[in-house]
Amino acid sequence: MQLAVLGAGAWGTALAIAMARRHRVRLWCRDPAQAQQITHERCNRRYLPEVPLPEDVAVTADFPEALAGADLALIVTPLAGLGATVAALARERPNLPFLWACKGIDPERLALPHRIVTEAWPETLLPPRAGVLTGPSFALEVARNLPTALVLAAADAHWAKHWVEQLHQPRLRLYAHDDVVGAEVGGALKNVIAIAAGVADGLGCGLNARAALITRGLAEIARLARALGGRDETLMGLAGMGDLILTTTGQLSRNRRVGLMRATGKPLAEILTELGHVAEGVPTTRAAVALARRHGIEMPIAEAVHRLLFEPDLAAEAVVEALLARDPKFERP
Ligand SMILES: NC(=O)c1ccc[n+]([C@@H]2O[C@H](COP(=O)([O-])OP(=O)(O)OC[C@H]3O[C@@H](n4cnc5c(N)ncnc54)[C@H](O)[C@@H]3O)[C@@H](O)[C@H]2O)c1
Ligand SMILES: O=P(O)(O)OC[C@H](O)CO
Repeated sequence: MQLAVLGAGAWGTALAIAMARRHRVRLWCRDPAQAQQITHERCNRRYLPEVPLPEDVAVTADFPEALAGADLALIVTPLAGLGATVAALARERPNLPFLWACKGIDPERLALPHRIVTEAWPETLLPPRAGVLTGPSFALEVARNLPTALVLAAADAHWAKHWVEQLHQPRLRLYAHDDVVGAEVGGALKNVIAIAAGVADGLGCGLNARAALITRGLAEIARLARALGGRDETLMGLAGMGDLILTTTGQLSRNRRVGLMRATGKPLAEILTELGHVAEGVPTTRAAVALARRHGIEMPIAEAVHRLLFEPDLAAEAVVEALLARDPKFERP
């Protein structure tokens, strides 16, 4: 089978390396200079310098060439590029099934990825055959073939199961799911809680505080997922709790690093420049807080992260103190 991986950041490159263990892969990179660099050096020096690209992964900056002969496309741009990539895919290969692997919520339209896909898809075409690929997965570990388990969710469970069978590997285990909303909310919101965990760790709040943040963070995520039509049980699985544990505790998380740097008092713009990669938790925090207000849901951790990110003059300690000063209550999911 031939796969087109659209997006050559850390995650697109890692997925191309992993998928090439079972399939032929073409990796599309929107920047021609970067495509040339990867082709010549067989390594994505900017986004995943640690792992060489197998010889049989073809790299191109030509979108139609990436899709020629493909049986499936994996869209692995940041969320901000999803709509444009889907629209281009619809023009080039309107019948090609695809998966998106970006995590986040659009802060302007307050839209989850599946809605961005639907809105970018031309009404004149049949609905796309598509789903989301998500779950606890640091790019570097997947590229190094360390054991990883992911969720492939689509409204049509049979379709999801079919693609799980095609893509599954012993060290890249895929689980089929039919709760797209739950899977997407889990993948988006864990980044917000990871920023909070980074701040708490950066301030030396301790391991008890981190465990509390993870648990109460999961309660906030589940509340939002429920309001948007997702199922609780999904949030207890890989796409929810699994990804939350990884991102709040793993040193490789970019979102957690945003929190660690914020704890030192660095301004957000400087943090993002230093990071050099997308941190989806930043725009998603805006979206989460707006959605919580719209649906009347309590999300105190997300609110605190919002203040930390977008009120630059506030000391991180003051925001944490305000979070801790909330009135006692029943522990509710
Ligand atoms: N890195 C990981 O471990 C990981 C794991 C799972 C999911 N994800 C998700 O995958 C998505 C991509 O993350 P990443 O780690 O690859 O990011 P990255 O910062 O490493 O790279 C981003 C890449 O996307 C390209 N890009 C930016 N805007 C684009 C657009 N409009 N169209 C096409 N390409 C565009 C950039 O040139 C760059 O190559 C994010 O939503 C992220 O949350 C990342
Ligand atoms: O590095 P982060 O924080 O973007 O997280 C990467 C993946 O989403 C972890 O599953």
